[in-house]
Amino acid sequence: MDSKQLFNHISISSIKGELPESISHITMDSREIVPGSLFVCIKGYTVDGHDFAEQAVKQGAAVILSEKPLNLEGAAVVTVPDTSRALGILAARFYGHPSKRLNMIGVTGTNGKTSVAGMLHAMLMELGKTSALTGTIGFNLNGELHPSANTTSDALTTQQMICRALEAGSSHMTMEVSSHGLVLGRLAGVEFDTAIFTNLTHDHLDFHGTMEEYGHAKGLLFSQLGQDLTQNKRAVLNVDDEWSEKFAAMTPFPVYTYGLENDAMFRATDIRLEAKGTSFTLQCPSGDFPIQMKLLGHFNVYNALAAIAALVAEGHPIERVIAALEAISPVEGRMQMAEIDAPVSVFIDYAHTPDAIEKAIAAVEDFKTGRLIFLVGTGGNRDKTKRPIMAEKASVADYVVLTTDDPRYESYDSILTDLAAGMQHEQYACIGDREEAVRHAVQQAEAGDIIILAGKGHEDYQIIENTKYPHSDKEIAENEAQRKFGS
Ligand SMILES: CC(=O)N[C@H]1[C@@H](OP(=O)(O)OP(=O)(O)OC[C@H]2O[C@@H](n3ccc(=O)[nH]c3=O)[C@H](O)[C@@H]2O)O[C@H](CO)[C@@H](O)[C@@H]1O[C@H](C)C(=O)N[C@@H](C)C(=O)N[C@H](CCC(=O)O)C(=O)O
Ligand SMILES: Nc1ncnc2c1ncn2[C@@H]1O[C@H](COP(=O)(O)OP(=O)(O)OP(=O)(O)O)[C@@H](O)[C@H]1O
Ligand SMILES: N[C@H](CCC[C@H](N)C(=O)O)C(=O)O
Ligand SMILES: [Mg+2]
Repeated sequence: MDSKQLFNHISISSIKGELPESISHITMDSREIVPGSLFVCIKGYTVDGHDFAEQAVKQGAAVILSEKPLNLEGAAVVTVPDTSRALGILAARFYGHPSKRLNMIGVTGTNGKTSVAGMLHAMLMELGKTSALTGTIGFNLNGELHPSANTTSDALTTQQMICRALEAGSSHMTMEVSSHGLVLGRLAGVEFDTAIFTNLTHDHLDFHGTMEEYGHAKGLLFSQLGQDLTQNKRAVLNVDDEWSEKFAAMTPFPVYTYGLENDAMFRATDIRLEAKGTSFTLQCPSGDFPIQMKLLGHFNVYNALAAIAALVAEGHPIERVIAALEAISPVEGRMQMAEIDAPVSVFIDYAHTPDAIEKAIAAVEDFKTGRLIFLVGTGGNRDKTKRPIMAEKASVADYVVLTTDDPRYESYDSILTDLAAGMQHEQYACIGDREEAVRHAVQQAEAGDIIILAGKGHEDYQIIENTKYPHSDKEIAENEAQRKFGS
């Protein structure tokens, strides 16, 4: 691409050296340089990309994008205040602004992003659309899943994924938008048509510091809708969460509200929670509609309302949207009943925040007849303040197994001590090794009991130090149940 055209849309502090005629490739990784590349230096948490600039030039980089002046021979150095954000804008231009050419839906919030995004993706397919999906589970393009390191990928990968979705003929792309992604500029250059908010509760305070900062980070998605009212965009907000009022004020576009407790455009009443699904009455501007869906739990009623509101707001007929919701299956690893040949019910879930734990436990309360055994852990080297609160919420279960969920470089003891401090009763065990912990949870169960294995969801690994070891809560539970209950 013509390099002058590429650079004339970002705010540049200085240019040292001659810009080449054209740029053949953009990368933020010195190991991926090809001759003619633009190398973007990103100051990371592990290393500083600026330290690889010299090596990048040796490998053929034609331009270096930097946050500080660099003395380099053989390549032009363009200095900008924030390379991560500039990368998003440049990549969007390089790939021809793909997000403007398909229908982009962004979902943010503490809990429910993967669920709402996954539901929307599946519902769009039911509605005859071609949808791509990106988030915690990976990048799903035409049913093929490409793993990703982050819920919201870096700015370059993000633009590349949108471009691939466009080239594959997708009409829609649903994207999970994390607060890290928003703050670190990973979404720069993405033009969203619909921005959805699920909720804001305690998580990630190691990164954001306070709930106030965390909330402001989420708000960036709504301000990112822009101010151009000739465009057809919208926000979808949960009125039962007080942050929605602030987010509504951050955008001039129409706001579609949903919720249970407050006045909302999309409401649910007569909710019945069962082991195999949930029914409720939808009250919305087009009338009242009975709904029977396969997803479990009160929290999924919220997620369903968000998905319905977004699709109706986009112009899909309500009857077809409801039929689509009723047809879809639970999102992988989100309150998903494991098909286990044993007289106990095992649910695989991804709850790893205090609020999600409360909601996951509430999801089974209406059909619980025996005991509830709840297993939960936390990650190492992340928000420690949430640990005792998670255990406090887990205490509602009859028996709790406290364990680890990606301990990284932290000791089992340190994680378990923080968790145990929040327990409200004595019916619990602390077992750092997650495999042993899952086996213990199953051993405790008697016929008729419910077991919720929280935190791993779709994941098939456990991170210890910086290595991912294969791990499947479901497989371990299946084998242990076979040992305990098998004939
Ligand atoms: C703390 C954090 O966000 N880290 C992200 C960051 O890694 P990092 O800062 O360690 O990167 P780095 O290794 O220091 O590299 C810095 C730069 O040097 C470059 N480099 C590096 C080595 C080399 O030889 N040459 C070179 O050019 C790298 O390509 C990079 O551009 O950049 C990586 C690439 O984009 C991310 O994968 C990584 O996310 C890690 C895995 C992570 O765990 N992030 C979490 C905190 C996160 O972002 N979570 C959110 C929310 C999750 C949720 O709630 O669902 C998410 O969106 O995932
Ligand atoms: N709307 C909701 N409100 C509260 N809890 C929810 C909601 N939706 C899902 N949960 C709970 O949170 C867990 C994680 O859900 P999900 O993966 O959809 O959230 P997420 O926002 O994508 O999380 P992450 O930040 O890890 O990507 C679920 O397994 C469930 O226990
Ligand atoms: N997707 C989330 C969940 C990770 C939960 C747990 N495994 C942890 O490490 O804290 C994240 O990246 O923050
Ligand atoms: Mg997610």
